[in-house]
Formats: sequence, C-alpha cells, structure tokens
Amino acid sequence: MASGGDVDVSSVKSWLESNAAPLIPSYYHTRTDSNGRDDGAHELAALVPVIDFSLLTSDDPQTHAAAVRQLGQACQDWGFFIVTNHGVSENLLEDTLEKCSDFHNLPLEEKKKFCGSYDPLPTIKYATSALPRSVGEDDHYWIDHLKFFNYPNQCNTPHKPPGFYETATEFCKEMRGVARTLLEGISESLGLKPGDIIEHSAFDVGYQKIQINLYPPCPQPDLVLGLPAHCDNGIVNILIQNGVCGLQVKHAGKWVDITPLPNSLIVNTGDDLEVLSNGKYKSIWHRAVVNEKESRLSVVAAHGPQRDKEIGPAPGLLEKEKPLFKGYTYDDLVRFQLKGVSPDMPRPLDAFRINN
Ligand SMILES: O=C(O)CCC(=O)C(=O)O
Ligand SMILES: [Fe+2]
Repeated sequence: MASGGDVDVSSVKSWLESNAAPLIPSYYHTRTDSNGRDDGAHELAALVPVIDFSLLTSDDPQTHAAAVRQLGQACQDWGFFIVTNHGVSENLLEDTLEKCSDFHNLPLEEKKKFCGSYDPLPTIKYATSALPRSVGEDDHYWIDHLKFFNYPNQCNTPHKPPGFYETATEFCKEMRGVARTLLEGISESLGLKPGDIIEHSAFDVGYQKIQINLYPPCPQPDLVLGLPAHCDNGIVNILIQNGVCGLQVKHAGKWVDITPLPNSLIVNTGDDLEVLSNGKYKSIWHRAVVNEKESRLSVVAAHGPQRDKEIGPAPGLLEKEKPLFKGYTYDDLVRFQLKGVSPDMPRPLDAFRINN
C-alpha cells in the first residue's frame, strides 16, 4: 500500500503541481543504495573518456587512426563517452532542449493524446514511470517521458508545441549524422571497413527513436530513481541534457556520475553493438537519479538497425571468431524485454547468447 495513499499519477510533473507537500507513494521507493556514494566513484567520474570528433573526421590519416583507436578503447572500457567538437550547432542543441521542455509544459490533456492504448511496440508514447517490468511489476520511477520513432518514417514527430516539429526534425538529422560517423570509426576500430557495420545493420534505413525524459525535482530524492538500472537497445545512442546531472553508469562495480563538458554529447553503445561487435563492446548498465531542487531534462536519440532486419555479429569478425550471439530483430529483443528480467538472465540480450 502506498504511503501517500492510492494516487493515480499519470504525470509526475502534474501530480507535483497539484500537491503542495507530497508524501511520495511507497511504490516509488526503488532506490536501495541511498546511503552515500560508492567509494572511488568520484575519481572514476574524472576518467570518463572524451572523444574529439574533429580528430575522427580529420583528413590526416595518422590523426584519424589515433582517434579511431581512442574510440575503440572508449567502447571497450566504458561503453559511454563524451563527444566534443561534434560540429552540431550549439543553438540547435539549445533549441531542442527548449522545445522539449515546452513539450512537457503542455497541458496534461495535450500530452495524454500520446498515451494511446497498450501497445508493446508503440511508434509514439507519452508516459510516466518506466517499464515497470524491468525491475518489479509495482515499481514506479520519477520520470515523465515522450518516446517516438522518428526514422525511417517522420510522421510520428509531434507538431505541438509550436516549432517542435521543425527543431526535432533538424536535431534528428544531425544526430543521425554524428551516429553514422561514430559507427564508421567504431567499425574501423574492430578491424573492419568503415561501412561494414552500417551495411550489415542496414543502419541507413534503421530506426531512430527519440526519448524526451523529464525528471521533476523530487522531495525525497534518496528514495527514488528516475530510471532504474538498464541497458539500452540500439547501436549508438546520443544524449543531451539541460545542464542538470543525474545519469550514472556502472563502471568497475560502481555507479559513476556522467558530467558532460559544455556543448558536448554523451554517447553510449547499446545492445545491438554488443552483438554486432561479437561481444567486444558491451552494452552498459546505467540509470538516472534525481535531485530535490531542479528539473532535469534529457533528450536521447537512439539509433538502431532496420527494425525487421535480423542482425548478428558482423560477418567480417566471424572469419576469425565463433559467433557469441544468434540473430534477432529489434522486435524479438523488445519482446524479451517486455517479458521481464530474472536473476539468471538480467539482460534481455542474454536470451540471444550462444553458449559455445
Ligand atoms: O536521462 C538520462 O540520463 C538517462 C536516459 C536513459 O538512459 C534512456 O532514456 O534510456
Ligand atoms: Fe538508457
């Protein structure tokens, strides 16, 4: 039974606005490690890799090769890295955050138009909390979010608030470009040709999914999570945020804060890259914590293979190695995700692992 009474929270933001001093329902009490930080996590946070995108796109072969090596190392050691000098206009990133914030400021009735009926693979969805089945049926998370698939079909992008569609469309195009170039570098770092992973995953007709996460200030931040520990679908995912931190990644057994540099992008490699790289570049556990004072906004552009294409380890890698994963499509993976996780299979991805 919820300590705040049984409440129907269809948006954390709206619920907070209508409750002056809310007592947070106990089904939000999902954070079990609130007694301070992991020892040494602070030191590790300073070591999160930084990739200078301009070196990766350099015409000088040696500069490019060194950047490719650094990128491969970042994928192997962390699965998360910060990208600077990416060439995307700072104004566009700011406008995107502003329009996404405007979206969450729309009246609840407007946002609820995107709630839809229950569909395990919706093309657009506004919701609060996250997939409860990923941890426990009754657990809730301190988040309101809008998710939509923007590519290959752009018809899902909302037209409200004013200017959202135009800005989101531009943002999506730029993020696809950055993701594609990173993927070429990642492919090279695996000893493959730059276009190999792009070709094998049909990346150019692959999906792009946008997730706009709002984490309102929380009166009891030590008790709740914005998003529970999870690994992302996708190949290369890119995140921007409004300057308020909250993303943590599991590294060396500790929850490490990710603090972006000004005008940088946060990139992580998802489940599909773990498979495409035949297990070399892991999909990393991460989560979002919340704070008492400020709303946090993050916008994620996730990039994956063509949705109905079966992918597996890149064929070029299998000339010398045994496959560690069998083939699957995006929909296969999500179906496993929706079934829920268990201690012996914490990641849906592990359902596709081959025990050689
Ligand atoms: O907001 C964040 O920092 C994390 C978002 C995230 O992990 C996701 O949307 O999958
Ligand atoms: Fe994530």
